[in-house]
Amino acid sequence: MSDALEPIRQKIDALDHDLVRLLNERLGLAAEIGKVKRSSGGSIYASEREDKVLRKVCGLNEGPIKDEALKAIYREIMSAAIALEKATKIVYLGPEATNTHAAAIKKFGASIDYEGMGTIADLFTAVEKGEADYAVIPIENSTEGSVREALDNFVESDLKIVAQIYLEISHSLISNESLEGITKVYSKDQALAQCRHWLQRHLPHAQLIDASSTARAVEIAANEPGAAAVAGELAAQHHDVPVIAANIQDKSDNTTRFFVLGKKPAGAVGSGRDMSSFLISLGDQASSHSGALLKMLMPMAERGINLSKIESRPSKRRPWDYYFFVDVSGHYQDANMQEALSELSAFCPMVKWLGSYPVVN
Ligand SMILES: O=C(O)C(=O)C[C@]1(C(=O)O)C=C[C@@H](O)C=C1
Repeated sequence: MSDALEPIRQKIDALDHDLVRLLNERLGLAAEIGKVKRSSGGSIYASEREDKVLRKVCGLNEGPIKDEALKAIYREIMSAAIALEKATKIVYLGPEATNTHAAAIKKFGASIDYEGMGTIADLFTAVEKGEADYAVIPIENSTEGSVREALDNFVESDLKIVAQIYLEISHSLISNESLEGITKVYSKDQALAQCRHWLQRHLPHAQLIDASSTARAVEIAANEPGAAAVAGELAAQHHDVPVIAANIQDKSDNTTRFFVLGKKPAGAVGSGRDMSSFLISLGDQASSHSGALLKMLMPMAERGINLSKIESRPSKRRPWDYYFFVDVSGHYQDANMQEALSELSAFCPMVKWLGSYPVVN
């Protein structure tokens, strides 16, 4: 058998030789880009360029490698490029092994430095103060809705959304006990809510206890007799606690959307592949003028800018005064977007651009 393998392996060896040389040649060019960016103050991570690179290589692909595998390889190549251009630090909602950590790794790969932090406010502060280059925050879940703390932090901050990440969330029941021995289940409130029916059916008498994160819940379950945690498998592996039941979430298409925040805005991809987020306030008009909300949406709608999300949050300045968070199609620099924004600014006391970013990962 080895006789038959040998000549094929020799060809693989020759290709690996070329691949390593080509990879290093590519990284050498990234290092040159890094020099230019560092001297001009440009953003090291360029989500719009990564989107174009990934689409280009998938377009070139004639198989047998699957696009998903090719993208994973390129994720790591560009991760190494970022690290070479500048030592880059990403902060995420910690502790280690949370879903936000998993989302950050999915976007930035293995060559980057990561640090978990306790609150979403801490993440904003770390990037604002320059202690980290980018932050990854959870923004909304397909079953539980928006993460309010994330929205509220945008009001005061000048950070820009530079990318978004979608991660399919799968929860496991994690414990050193067998199912019969579990009397308490710890997790983050949203995760407990996402598994409500499964927990009612299989652990009707267990006490459900809120923890600061899913990863913290596993840490508690690792040490407390009778305790279990609801968390992702990354956390189970990280704390070396067995998975008792996998995929216990009530909805199979349970997805969380995350934002990547940085100091400098992302450029445009073009070809309808950009999205933008804004924070808009109508001031007193919202309660005193009929049709004010409709008027707020018209400048975009009339120009073919598609509204994909609108969410209101109390302004906390006066009762019944709201901020509106909107997600729309297109980039901030697009001519039709600029026209719509100048029309909006004429009657809205606040129209704040939160960032523009590629549509999907
Ligand atoms: O083109 C750039 O701006 C680069 O820095 C190079 C590169 C790449 O490796 O292709 C690396 C990191 C960026 O996020 C985007 C692309």
